[in-house]
Amino acid sequence: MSARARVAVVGAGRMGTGIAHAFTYSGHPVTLIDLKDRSADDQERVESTAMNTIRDSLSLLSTLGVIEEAWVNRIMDRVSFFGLQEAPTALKTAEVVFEAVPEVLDIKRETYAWISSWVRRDALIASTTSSFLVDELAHHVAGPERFFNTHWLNPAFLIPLVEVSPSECAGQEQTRHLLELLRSVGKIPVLCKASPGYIVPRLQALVMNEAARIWEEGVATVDDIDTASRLGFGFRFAVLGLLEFIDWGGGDILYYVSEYLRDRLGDDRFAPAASVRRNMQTGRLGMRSGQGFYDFSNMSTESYRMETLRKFVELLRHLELLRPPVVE
Ligand SMILES: NC(=O)c1ccc[n+]([C@@H]2O[C@H](COP(=O)([O-])OP(=O)(O)OC[C@H]3O[C@@H](n4cnc5c(N)ncnc54)[C@H](O)[C@@H]3O)[C@@H](O)[C@H]2O)c1
Ligand SMILES: O=C(O)[C@@H](O)[C@@H](O)[C@H](O)[C@@H](O)CO
Repeated sequence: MSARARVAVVGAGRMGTGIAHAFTYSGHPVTLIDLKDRSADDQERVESTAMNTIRDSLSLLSTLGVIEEAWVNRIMDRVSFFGLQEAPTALKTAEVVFEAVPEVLDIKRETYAWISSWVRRDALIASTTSSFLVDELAHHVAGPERFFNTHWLNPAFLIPLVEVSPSECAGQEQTRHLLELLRSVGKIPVLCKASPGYIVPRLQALVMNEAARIWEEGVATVDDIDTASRLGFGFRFAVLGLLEFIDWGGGDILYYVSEYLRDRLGDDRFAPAASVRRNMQTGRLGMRSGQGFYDFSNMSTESYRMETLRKFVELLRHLELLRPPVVE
């Protein structure tokens, strides 16, 4: 794969334009492909909407002082748009293809058949599906050893995380290339087995539905639930991972709260996870006991604690929520 691999993105909607933005921003030539059979007018409309979306997000970065205004055109110059008729020529030179068509199995299937018939034999192919399992889709791709799911988060040009699920037959070399490519454009890939909801959508589905239930039960208003999500929940999880947070606060607390909630709310969805229960039984309670999901035995927990608090303070400063003390 060349240093600035030629990237094709099939599907020019929300995710497709975001992925195209991420690659052109980092110097890659990008071909944005719309495979829908359209009238010339409709094609023109789709092209102009997609290109304007990328331009607008670049302009926003310029307005915010992240890039110079003069760079917007230079970055845009690396993106070309192709409709169904010209798409085969455009796809033939691609070294990596991201599929970002609607979450409809038949459309995905047709798209892979089309991609497979035009793309280079050694090009990497990645879906962006939010729900289908990579191994179910791999059957529809010629050369499944180069097939992956890359679950980008919305907006794809800004959110650093990409959850990468290699298909069962994905090659090690291909996996390494894909991870390197994502890192080279500033993304932070995590590997994840083909499992429903991967990591983020699975966590989000639980938390978002729970927020909706809290509202349905009249426990709090929409505004208050969202203030709590932003400033109590999300705030700390921008600094600490979820498992890290269990160790930080103490696995015993989570265990007791989970048991209480399960009994009082009468629902097993609150029951402690088997590993949380096991950690409780074996005294692996996290930072205080030296072991939990993490091993704290060979580190200075005091420095770790101070570093975490420093990040909280920085975040509060950024949110303009840091207050001076009363000294008089
Ligand atoms: N929107 C999100 O928040 C999000 C987040 C992560 C992953 N995803 C996944 O990304 C993929 C794309 O989602 P999106 O939100 O960008 O969708 P979208 O509807 O914004 O874009 C889909 C694109 O495919 C085109 N298209 C429509 N019908 C087609 C057809 N029959 N054949 C070929 N192209 C067709 C559309 O014109 C559009 O350009 C989905 O698999 C989705 O699950 C979405
Ligand atoms: O966070 C995202 O952008 C994605 O995970 C999406 O696929 C989506 O928000 C789902 O989590 C919705 O449940």
